[in-house]
Amino acid sequence: MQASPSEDRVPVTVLTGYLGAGKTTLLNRILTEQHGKRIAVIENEFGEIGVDNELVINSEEEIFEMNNGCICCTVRGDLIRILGGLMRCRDKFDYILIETTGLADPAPVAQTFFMDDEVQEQLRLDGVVTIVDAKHVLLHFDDDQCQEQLAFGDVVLLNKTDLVSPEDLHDLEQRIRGMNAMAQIYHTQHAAVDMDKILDLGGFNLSRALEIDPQFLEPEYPFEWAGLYRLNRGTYDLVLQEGSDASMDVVCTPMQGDTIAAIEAMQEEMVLRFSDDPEFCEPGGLFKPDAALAQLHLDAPGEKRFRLRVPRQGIYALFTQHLPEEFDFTLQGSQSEIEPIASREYNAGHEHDDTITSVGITSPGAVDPDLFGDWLRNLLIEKGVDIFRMKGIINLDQEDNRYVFQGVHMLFDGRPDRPWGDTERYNQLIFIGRDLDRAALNGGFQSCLV
Ligand SMILES: Nc1nc2c(ncn2[C@@H]2O[C@H](COP(=O)(O)OP(=O)(O)OP(=O)(O)O)[C@@H](O)[C@H]2O)c(=O)[nH]1
Repeated sequence: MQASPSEDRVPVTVLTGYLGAGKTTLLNRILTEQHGKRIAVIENEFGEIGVDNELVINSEEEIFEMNNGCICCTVRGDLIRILGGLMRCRDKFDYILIETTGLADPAPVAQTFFMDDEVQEQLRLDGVVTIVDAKHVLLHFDDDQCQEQLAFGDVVLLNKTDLVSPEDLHDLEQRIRGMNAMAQIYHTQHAAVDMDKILDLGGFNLSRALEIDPQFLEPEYPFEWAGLYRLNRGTYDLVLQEGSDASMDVVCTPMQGDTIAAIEAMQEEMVLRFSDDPEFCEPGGLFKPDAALAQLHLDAPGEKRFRLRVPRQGIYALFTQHLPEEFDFTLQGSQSEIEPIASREYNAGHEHDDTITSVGITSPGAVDPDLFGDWLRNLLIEKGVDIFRMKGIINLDQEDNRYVFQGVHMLFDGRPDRPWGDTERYNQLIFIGRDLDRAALNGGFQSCLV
């Protein structure tokens, strides 16, 4: 009997949950359990430096990091690229696990498995597992990301049950049931759960996803507008007024057709381009219609002009991160303004909470344990409400082993980790929270060095 294509496809589990809920703890469990699967892991971190990779136990599995900012915006381009690379060595694994950042909305990750034809042919979304910090979840319950994470879970793990009373746990479970009646809910401590409850579930529930979000199959794009222009050989000016952002990503590319259908035929390719590293372009600078990502810098006051040099007559498309009206932007030829011959807008996606940021510190030197302890204690007393998450690897003075610490709001946990051995010693810390003071955190840490 011939296997159907669906049986051939590699299953993928998406692991989601708010900052500090226990995703890495669960991941470490999955990687050490004897389940007979070879698992490739894709990790996305919110923050400037990747600490998670260091906190995942040494394992045979391959870990791919996506450190490219917020998973929800760049995810599809980045994820498609990483999945494509993985599928070229698919004999090395038989399961894929994607750990999202604690601040990610899992919908765009899940969408990837329904939007991209190549991905869909080779991979199938087995399920979304949402892990919940039973002690702290109510602090973030109204955040969009937290709600989406709970609503999209095929399985919800109510973790950290040791930190809450049975009554509170019961109430929490009722609230989550109200948001997601279909999910399997399990209570866990340190994410201890049987693997068959979270892996190989047999399929992500697409119809439920469409109930939660009727636009589930209309993905967000990293650009909000695309316009087609008929241009002669020559140089044009893209003119922008002051607007809402200090920069704007754009791609200008030659096109085959002059209709909206031609734009739409190009849009998935553009999702990939928008996840490339951009070329920076200052006002007065030149950007080319070569289908590469350019980042126009807009922080100077007043009107800004960028030069577009067109090598030959033809139809060109401009894909822009923001809508033209946000910057009153126009394309100007030597004589007059050029109107687009066709254009369309894209789903603007979600709003970011810009007050939530991360501060990463990487530093050489040995740390005095007493000074470090006092500093962290005071920091948590003063700023614990705003520091959602901190974690790090510390080189304690006179110690042979790495010291690893973790904090979720006021709760703190630190312990010796594996020996440094011959490896170079360093300190790496990451703080994620609201209105963080980078200089104060940096200065505070430096004062702990011996
Ligand atoms: N008391 C208690 N602590 C737990 C439990 N599960 C995890 N933790 C601790 O909670 C902290 C955060 O756990 P992680 O697994 O790193 O959480 P995460 O979701 O990966 O965190 P981010 O990657 O920052 O979003 C660590 O200090 C864990 O040891 C639990 O059931 N009970």
